[in-house]
Amino acid sequence: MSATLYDKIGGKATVEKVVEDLHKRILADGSVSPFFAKTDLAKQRGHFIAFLTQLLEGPKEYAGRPMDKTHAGMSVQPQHFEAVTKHLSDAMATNGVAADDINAAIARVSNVKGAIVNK
Ligand code: HEM
Repeated sequence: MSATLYDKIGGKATVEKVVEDLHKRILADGSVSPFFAKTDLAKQRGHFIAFLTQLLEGPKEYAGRPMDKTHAGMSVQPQHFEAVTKHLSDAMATNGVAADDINAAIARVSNVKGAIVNK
């Protein structure tokens, strides 16, 4: 059996660092930070980590809300989605994830775009 993307990038330790880095980047970006004004990102961190873990074929432990319900009423536009995706990509690169693995991860994230944008 071949290694999952989750294993390849370094599993839990890497995903935790990536999500922490991602949240810093989101808060530093005025084009997306206002969306998170009422969000306790420290509380959301576990959900983000679990969701990303599952997307990368790690353990299935995500117990948060479905993506369309989570982002309902936010009117997230494609450019916001692209900005967050770019931050995720940069956070992965900063934490030593190889370019091929980043591309594969972003492709998976792009699969949930329809459930997040324009809700
Ligand atoms: C790039 C792909 C994205 C993924 C994989 C993603 C995933 C998630 C997850 C897993 C949660 C936690 C759900 C829960 O608490 O049950 C969440 C919450 C949230 N997301 Fe996203 N998201 C994405 C893009 C975006 C974008 C582009 C925005 C807005 C610019 C956004 C705004 C939010 C906000 C504001 C919350 C917190 C909601 C709350 O406080 O209740 N997300 N997202």
